[in-house]
Amino acid sequence: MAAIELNGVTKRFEDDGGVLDTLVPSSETDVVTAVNDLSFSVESGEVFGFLGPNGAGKSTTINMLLDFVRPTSGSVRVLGHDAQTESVAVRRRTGVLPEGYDVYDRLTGREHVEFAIESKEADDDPDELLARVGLDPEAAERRAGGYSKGMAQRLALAMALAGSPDLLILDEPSSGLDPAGAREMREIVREEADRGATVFFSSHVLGQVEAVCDRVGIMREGELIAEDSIESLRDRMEAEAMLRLDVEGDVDVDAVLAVDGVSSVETGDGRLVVACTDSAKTGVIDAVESTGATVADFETDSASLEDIFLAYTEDEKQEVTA
Ligand SMILES: Nc1ncnc2c1ncn2[C@@H]1O[C@H](COP(=O)(O)OP(=O)(O)OP(=O)(O)O)[C@@H](O)[C@H]1O
Repeated sequence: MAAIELNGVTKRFEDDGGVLDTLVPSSETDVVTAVNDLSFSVESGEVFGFLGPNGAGKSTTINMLLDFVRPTSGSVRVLGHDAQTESVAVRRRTGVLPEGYDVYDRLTGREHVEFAIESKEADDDPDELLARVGLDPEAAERRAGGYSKGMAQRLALAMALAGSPDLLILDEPSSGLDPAGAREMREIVREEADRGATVFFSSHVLGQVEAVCDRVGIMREGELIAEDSIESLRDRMEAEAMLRLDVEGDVDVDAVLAVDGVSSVETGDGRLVVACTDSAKTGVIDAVESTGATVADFETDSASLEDIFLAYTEDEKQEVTA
């Protein structure tokens, strides 16, 4: 069964510059299409990474899953329920870690978790949840107003885990976490997936996504431009690789960019970094040498999720000069 199902979802915001809608003739309002005819689904038990540059429409999509924002058109179903008409049922079975969660200054960490357990009508042991996210008993008894960013993030994760939700929506979960915290968070995501929960994971930290997600979706300008496992995306890019060359002499960058399979060239200090398909590597070296430069040395890396992300979200061919 699909845990999340979007069908032809569009969301337009009317930007009236802060003036009430009724006072502004419709011709003077700018319409922002945050999400455009979006359709995709996430299967039960999947860990799905939701990626995209700033303003791509990720938060708007997450807000529509939770009925904080209503689509202009299209349908959103979550855990088999209509996200609009059955939002209470959706929220009861969903744990959310919102981006930049604001703690209640006067409540202790423990009180936050107790509140989350009560609102889910669950019977978790608050101390167990706090220990699971690495908040020790002494910290849990302190008011959350004095928590560091990472502690507040751990607390928000404990609250999201209350009631063993069927769906976890994590928006930038590693924000504010130190490397150990980020690793613990990844372990929790895997444990949750192992017990059968679906995890919808939005992040800019591509290493985190690569480490935990079964599949990723990449948003750009309100549309899903890629949706697959990282392995398949890598294959579909014809195994885009980074080729680093040490060169002597002047390189004609345009000649390198013109090679079939080259998507970007970076130059500086006798180094040339070329993003290209595996099969284009020989052509790149030939192009460098055909213009009189010599390749002194070279090395290659296969595509990371970051390379894949950039290839999908940046404009076609580009030249970057350091
Ligand atoms: N309430 C709103 N009113 C007007 N425009 C909005 C509103 N919310 C979002 N937008 C616009 O919709 C577009 C998508 O925004 P959204 O916040 O969904 O992107 P995002 O992918 O979550 O970005 P980020 O990675 O920066 O959080 C942006 O152009 C944004 O300005």
